[in-house]
Amino acid sequence: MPKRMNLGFDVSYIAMDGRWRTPGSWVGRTFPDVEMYEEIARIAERGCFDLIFSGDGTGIPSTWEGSTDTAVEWGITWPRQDLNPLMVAMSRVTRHVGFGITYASTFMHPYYVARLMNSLDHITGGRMALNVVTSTRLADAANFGFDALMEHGARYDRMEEFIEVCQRLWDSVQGAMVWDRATGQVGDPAKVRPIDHEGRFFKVKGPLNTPPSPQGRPILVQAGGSPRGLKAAAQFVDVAFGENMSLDLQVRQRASLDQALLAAGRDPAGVGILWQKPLIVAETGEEARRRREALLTMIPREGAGAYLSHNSGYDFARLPPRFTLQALNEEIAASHATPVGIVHQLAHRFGASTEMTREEFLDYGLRYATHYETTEAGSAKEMADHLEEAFEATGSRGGFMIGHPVAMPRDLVDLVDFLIPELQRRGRFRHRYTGATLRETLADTLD
Ligand SMILES: Cc1cc2nc3c(=O)[nH]c(=O)nc-3n(C[C@H](O)[C@H](O)[C@H](O)COP(=O)(O)O)c2cc1C
Repeated sequence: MPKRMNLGFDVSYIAMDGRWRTPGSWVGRTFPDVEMYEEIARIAERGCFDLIFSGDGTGIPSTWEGSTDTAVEWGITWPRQDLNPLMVAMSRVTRHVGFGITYASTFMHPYYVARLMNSLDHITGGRMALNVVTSTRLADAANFGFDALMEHGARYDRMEEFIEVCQRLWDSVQGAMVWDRATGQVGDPAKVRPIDHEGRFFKVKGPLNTPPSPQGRPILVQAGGSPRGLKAAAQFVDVAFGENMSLDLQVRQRASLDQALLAAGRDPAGVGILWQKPLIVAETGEEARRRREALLTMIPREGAGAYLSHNSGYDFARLPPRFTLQALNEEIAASHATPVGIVHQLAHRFGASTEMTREEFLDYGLRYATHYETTEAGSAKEMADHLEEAFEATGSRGGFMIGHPVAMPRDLVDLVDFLIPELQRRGRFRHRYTGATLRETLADTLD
């Protein structure tokens, strides 16, 4: 019997980077109309998706030319808002699909996030996941009192401490509730204990002042893919979020995570990766590939520059006329920013010593920022073949976070109408939900 995949649907970019007006998108409704999200939730649940997921960022991209103007003019990674109220709204019109929300441990306080996740887990009946990110975005950092990005290693030190505090807070109230009407006893004092945490970044007394939530702890997700990022992930993730990259790199990443898990004393068999997967499916392969072309017309080139600069913390408007990818990587790293996928991908494709012009880089940048280059498009059969190959090559654990659609709700409807039935026919995806919580849904991968 083949192993089944987990599938998430990533709503991070549905209203941004030009997608909001592409044919197939809502007309007369704009972000953040709550009814759009309710419709998404109903469609995703009809397709038995494991979860609806959103990344997040808390600043308007301002790294490109040191200004927010380009981002505001073209809607580059803007506007956004905290997705947690929208996840509550989506949970009220569904019963099974889970929800993944993103907070940056670099900026947030663990007591607040632990308490919020507990509340969300209650409201959704145990359907929450927390995606914890370090963030590479100067615009976000600037809103939380930082003049520069915290050094890469320190961001992960803070993340590990942040999650340790959250876990201890969630555990600080396990089994606490009594609710005995006859005696009036509400809680068991022996089960509610301070955590007395004093670390490098946080000092938290605890305990949490909430009842324990249905899942006890939310599902924990982490996306950073550097060796330091994987080391942090290996400490705590239930499922990793993998960057979309070529299959050989994914296989390498899977092996690196397995090694990190073993070093942390954990069994790699129990930890899946959900690979970020921009994917368009339509009734025919030709139709899907035709729709993919729309990606190239969504934003102008400077919009792509704003997108890339924001995500790396490096101003690509300052690129010299000619440079090697290796030198660019070094310069980005020297400024405490993070080499984004595009630089890795170009180095992998052309070789790190390859020389490029600024114009060549930005041309490629448009294809990268719009996800044109990495979006798979095809018939249900072609896309199911593609997913099965990647799933098996990376150890048949986890699955995919399908996202970056061209237009919503059209792309999600097509996934549910064409791709999901094909995966179900192959025994690769569930026909119905069996579990109550997200943890149970994610574990439902065998017949
Ligand atoms: C698939 C993926 C998704 C990410 N999503 C977010 C996000 O939603 N918000 C954010 O601030 N950072 C996000 N990040 C950035 C990571 O948290 C991290 O800062 C970045 O990958 C650099 O760390 P690394 O060098 O370990 O990869 C994401 C990264 C990856 C690979």
